[in-house]
Amino acid sequence: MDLTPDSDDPPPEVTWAVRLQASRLVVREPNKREVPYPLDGKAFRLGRAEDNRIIVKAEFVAAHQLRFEPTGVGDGYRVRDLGGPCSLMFNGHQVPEHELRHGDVLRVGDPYTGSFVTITYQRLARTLAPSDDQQVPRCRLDLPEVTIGREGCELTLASLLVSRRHATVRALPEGHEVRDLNSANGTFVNGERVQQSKRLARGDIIQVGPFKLVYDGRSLDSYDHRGAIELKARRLMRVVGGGKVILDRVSLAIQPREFVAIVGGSGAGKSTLLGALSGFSRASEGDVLVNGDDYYANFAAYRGSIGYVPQSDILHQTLTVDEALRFTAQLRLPEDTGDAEIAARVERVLADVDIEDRRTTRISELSGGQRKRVSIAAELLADPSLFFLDEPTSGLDPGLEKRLMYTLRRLADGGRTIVMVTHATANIHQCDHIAFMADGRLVWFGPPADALQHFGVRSGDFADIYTKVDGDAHESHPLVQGELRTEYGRWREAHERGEPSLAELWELRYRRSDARTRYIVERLAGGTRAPAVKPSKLTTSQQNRSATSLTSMRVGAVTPEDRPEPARVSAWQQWLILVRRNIRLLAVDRRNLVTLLLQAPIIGAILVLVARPTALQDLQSSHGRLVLFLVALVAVWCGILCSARELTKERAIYRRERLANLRIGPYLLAKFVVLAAICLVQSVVLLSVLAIKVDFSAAVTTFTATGPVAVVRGVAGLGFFGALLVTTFLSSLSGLGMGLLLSSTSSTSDRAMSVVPLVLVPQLLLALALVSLPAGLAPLSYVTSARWAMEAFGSLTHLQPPRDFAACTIPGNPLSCPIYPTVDYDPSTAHVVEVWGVLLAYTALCVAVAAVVLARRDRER
Ligand SMILES: Nc1ncnc2c1ncn2[C@@H]1O[C@H](COP(=O)(O)OP(=O)(O)OP(=O)(O)O)[C@@H](O)[C@H]1O
Repeated sequence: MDLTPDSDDPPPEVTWAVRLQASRLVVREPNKREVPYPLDGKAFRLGRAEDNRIIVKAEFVAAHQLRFEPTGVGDGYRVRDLGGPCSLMFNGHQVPEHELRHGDVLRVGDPYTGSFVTITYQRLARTLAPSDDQQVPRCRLDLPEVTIGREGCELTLASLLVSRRHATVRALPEGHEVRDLNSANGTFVNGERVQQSKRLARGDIIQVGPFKLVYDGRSLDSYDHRGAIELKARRLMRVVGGGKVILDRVSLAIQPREFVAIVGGSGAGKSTLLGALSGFSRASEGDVLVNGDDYYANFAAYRGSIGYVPQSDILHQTLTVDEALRFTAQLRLPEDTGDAEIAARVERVLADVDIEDRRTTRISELSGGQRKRVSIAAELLADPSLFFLDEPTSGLDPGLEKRLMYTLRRLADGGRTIVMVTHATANIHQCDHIAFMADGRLVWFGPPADALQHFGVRSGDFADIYTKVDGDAHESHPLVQGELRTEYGRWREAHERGEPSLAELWELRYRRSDARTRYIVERLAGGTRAPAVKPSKLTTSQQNRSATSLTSMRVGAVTPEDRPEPARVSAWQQWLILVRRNIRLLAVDRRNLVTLLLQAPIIGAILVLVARPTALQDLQSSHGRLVLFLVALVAVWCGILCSARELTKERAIYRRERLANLRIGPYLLAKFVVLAAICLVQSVVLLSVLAIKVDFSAAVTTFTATGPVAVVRGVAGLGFFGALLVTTFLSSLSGLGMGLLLSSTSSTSDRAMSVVPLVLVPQLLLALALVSLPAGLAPLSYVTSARWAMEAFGSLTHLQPPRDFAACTIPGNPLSCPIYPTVDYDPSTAHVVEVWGVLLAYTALCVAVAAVVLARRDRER
């Protein structure tokens, strides 16, 4: 029998404990519990001095910090900042005064120390009917066709995520259909992406960026969920290999603008819970609802609204802050965003994370905390409503940690729902709630200060909770003798054998607590005002217009920071941006570039030492074949070596960008093109160095059965040297393809490099240039690109094909020795071009397989 109450439904006795007063302020000081103050319609002050109505002890607050005054309209209030070392903050911004609305959260804090007092205004009479005074904008579908888009459309949705012309709704003889206009972020109907068009049924929900448009047969009601993302999780489970449960029926509910920390010991399941909530590593059972929608099923529709900062850095270390953010902005913002707009957006996010002064610093030269803030800034470029962070404070000193927590608090206040995993609990009071995990179980979800009380920790030190939830319980355990006695007794009644873990008992205790009822059960049971939380606003003229027939309508206020949109750029544009970024990365990583560029001259110089001047003139000897085979090998090696680490070294960046709609094709091709340019330079240098000693003359005398014949070698239009260069370059490209494939399959750069010899040695031994193979095994040579390179070289140069002198039928007669099986040095141009085609196909196949491997890796998450 399982003792755990399974249902998250509210118990029947739960009621709303409100309506005692018309309105109140709830004040929370650092490390203290919330204190409610009823409001009576009179003016009063808040500050440190004894003559304030609300006295706060925090020393950074001025003696008289805030004045609250009735507005004279109903029971409304206004707050004014009276000045002092700290200022009044609302929505993450400093304000001199503010008219209060239900749910407003004000902070008085010190940005430098990251400490603040939180004041929440609650107009209790309104809590049961929060949307009464909010009008949902309605767009009547009277026109034959209503275009939806960001600018100049009949229905204008002012958002970062909406394309200029995003979709149309067309009238049909009966009903309507919605058609996607090749929008950057897609149009979704009931969570499914509209491929071309889709006929609408009453009640269908069209999702365009952060807007939901509810179709009722004649009109569209528009809801905007920016700044109002509510996240609910019901009974999330994650079971891994061997049936191990690493996430055990976790339910929780996070409201808009809340800042929630997932804490717990190492291996407690924090990252697993974050993965399940963010959808990047999904739960095996249970639901996640975002604003009432099944999040997993609608992941594509919400993807653009999510920010995700993983543990590893997600920007290239060799770029400056400004460069890295600009490239990220170009990738995530739409194609038509101008340079000035991008610069303004970068400026804004740098200000948001308070790091403007490091704009021109290389990321590798920043401190850990600054790097984290730049990663956060990169995510803010797309203005996410839902923000997930995995240990953003790890490795930071206490001061930086505090400031980063303050930054996140401000960002949440500014209209984001933030969930983060952290080990750092010193500043945990800046969060609205903590989700305490132990052994894959949720042992607490609620305000941090209440957690201390729940776990009976009087020291005020969160670390004491960690020790209390860790380990196994048994009858003589002090906790079982004390505060967990009841839970242990219940567990014993239900289980005949074994002992529970302490986490299991704490979970039982939490499940019986008022906190769970208040912060999970009631919240989960409270319906989301479907289909979205916050109806968007219309100006009066627009409301008038929308009330009659629609000619044009605008939803959502356009602010300067709204203008750029984190939309998916086209594949072509993405490729161009990535090419530019790769070039920049190469250019700034001088040491790597010099190493790459020196490879060819150094190896060429060594080849010069061993090559004879007549190597390519004496067609009967094997020396020419050896020299050309070495050139082919070196070309393939250079290709592999310059690309084998390319994908692994930026795996974390790739993963993050992939989640934000990076396409695999442009990504791989951008790598390919830039590295191909390096290969071309290497090929030219290699042959040029060789040409210092080796005679590359096209004219040569060859001996046939009828006697000596003078021939001019080469391919029309390219000549002899040009054709040799093409062969060298194509050989190098085949190595580049192999390197990318290798890199795509390896998880780390070291692993990729350790596999390189396994690829190179077969090139040496199986290419049918130095040693023969039995006829049955000869087809093995087809998988080595060096074989095809050698075949092209041999054909171009009119070389004698290699013979197996150990198998001659007439001893001493070389012509009686068999040519290596399958080798064909047919000197015709057609044959040479055919072999070049094979080399190109070889390269294309490697890149295509690399793309498939990357796509499969996506599914591993
Ligand atoms: N794919 C998996 N297969 C098997 N076990 C896994 C898998 N992923 C996680 N685990 C295990 O699940 C447990 C929880 O892992 P998780 O990464 O969520 O812990 P965490 O609380 O984030 O730990 P830390 O603070 O050390 O990062 C760990 O014991 C981990 O070894």
